[in-house]
Amino acid sequence: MAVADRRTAEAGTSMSRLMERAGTAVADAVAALGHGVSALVLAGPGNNGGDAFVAARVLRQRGYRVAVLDLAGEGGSEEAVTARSAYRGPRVAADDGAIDAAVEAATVIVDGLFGGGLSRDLEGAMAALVTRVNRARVRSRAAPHVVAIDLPSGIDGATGMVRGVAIRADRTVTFECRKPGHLLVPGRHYCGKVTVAEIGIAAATLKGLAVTTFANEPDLWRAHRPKLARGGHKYDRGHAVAVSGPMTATGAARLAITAALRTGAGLATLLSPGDALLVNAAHLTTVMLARVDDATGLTEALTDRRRNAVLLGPGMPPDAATRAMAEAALAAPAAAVLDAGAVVAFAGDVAGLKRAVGEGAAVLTPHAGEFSRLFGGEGGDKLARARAAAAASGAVVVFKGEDTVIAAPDGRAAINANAPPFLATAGAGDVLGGIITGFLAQGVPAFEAAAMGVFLHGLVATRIGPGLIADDLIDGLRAARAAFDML
Ligand SMILES: NC(=O)C1=CN([C@@H]2O[C@H](COP(=O)(O)OP(=O)(O)OC[C@H]3O[C@@H](n4cnc5c(N)ncnc54)[C@H](O)[C@@H]3O)[C@@H](O)[C@H]2O)[C@@H](O)CC1
Ligand SMILES: Nc1ncnc2c1ncn2[C@@H]1O[C@H](COP(=O)(O)OP(=O)(O)O)[C@@H](O)[C@H]1O
Ligand SMILES: [K+]
Repeated sequence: MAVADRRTAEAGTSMSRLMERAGTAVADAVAALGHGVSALVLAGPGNNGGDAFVAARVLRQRGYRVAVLDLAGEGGSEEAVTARSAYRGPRVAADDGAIDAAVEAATVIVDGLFGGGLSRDLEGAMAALVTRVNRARVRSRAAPHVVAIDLPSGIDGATGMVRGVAIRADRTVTFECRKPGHLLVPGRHYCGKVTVAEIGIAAATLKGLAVTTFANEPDLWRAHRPKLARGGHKYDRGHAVAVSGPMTATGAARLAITAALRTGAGLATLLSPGDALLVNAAHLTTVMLARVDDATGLTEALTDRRRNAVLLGPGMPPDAATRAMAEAALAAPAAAVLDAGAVVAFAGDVAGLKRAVGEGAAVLTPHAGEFSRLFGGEGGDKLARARAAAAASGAVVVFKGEDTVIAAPDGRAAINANAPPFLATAGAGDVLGGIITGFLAQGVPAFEAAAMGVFLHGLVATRIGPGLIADDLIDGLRAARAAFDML
């Protein structure tokens, strides 16, 4: 954003004008709330504090009773200093008693302590203030509404992580576009409702920035959605295959392959080990069945070039035989999706996985546990971890969870935010693997197939509602797929 600001300034819109618009947008948002007229504005040392002073001035002009707690200290940018001196209303003394009284009296608290410039953990008086505001927000009677400027103070805009302690906002007003910290958890949970205000940074300026981080929304992949040609043949829509687990673990791959078919693949085949053929046969109707027992069998099955997308891992043990089959899938011309056991089978050997992926289209779909087992590490910056994993493996990595990150080896990454909490249910991940395989079968490139698959998965779940089980996702896909085509 700093680069965008600079380019905008070079193009004639000054930083002070951007600050004026940003602060006014915050005042507009506060006024639209109708949550009383007594505002306590917290102003920090940087431009976030500058925005806060503009908001304070504008709110006062609009008849609000405003008090500013000025924690700017010495210094700050020229624009922030100007905004500060243009505000001539009441200030709150920076002592505990005065702050408590001001928090008590406020119907709205505007948080302009820190935004995109947060560079270390909140400590001391600053951390104590944040804790005070958070406590006031949950008091039962006349709790103030908290509006954060750009980001709730204490949330790291690049990672969504809490730096020590962070403001819990009811609403966050950010500028031009959402940042990763609005989408990644826990940051997302601290923002409340996020609104994006345009403050005059031209779209052309933003476009010229070679942005590589995106919200996972239709704009990112709309143009890649499969289109049905009139008079088309089922083979035009691809032939998805999935590999079944052994006799006692067949359900996962059946869920997945059925999801691939519902996602629009023209044909679907389940490749099953001999011991599980009967149990699979008893459950399948539209999906075809063929016997494959090992890597050699899979290589042979994938010599049929019409089988253009293959999923393996659900229900499979993370052992050497699974790894050999995964290598066979990656070596074949088909696009490959590795999930569950097929991901973990490469634990400790990411370099070997990268060699196996080569130049092929491959997608890995680990949840946090599988991710750690393959790539190492635990917790921390999810976006950076997913990006590093994609670069290290040469595959598109779908790092699952509430804030699934889809990362490509070329550096692009998308953060998904439409998955409801009740999607965390047994088999949901298998269905996701199948959906992505279905899009790959229809010729969608790997990154877009993964991103649109994750979005469709969240969309289906949201439409079904609480109580869903993975089987419902399969049924729900039919109607949701139609809605997805209209996005
Ligand atoms: N295009 C945009 O997005 C625009 C952004 N503006 C505002 O500018 C903000 C970014 O401004 P800045 O870069 O000045 O950054 P901030 O205002 O977020 O804060 C930076 C200042 O805080 C200090 N600081 C950082 N972490 C600290 C900590 N833990 N404890 C104590 N001090 C700490 C830094 O040393 C620096 O002085 C945005 O969040 C937004 O509110 C607007 O003014 C205009 C346009
Ligand atoms: N808290 C959550 N909110 C929303 N979606 C979630 C949450 N936790 C997990 N998910 C999603 O649910 C699915 C679970 O997949 P996975 O962990 O592989 O389970 P399984 O192996 O049982 O299918 C993934 O798509 C994941 O992104
Ligand atoms: K803030």
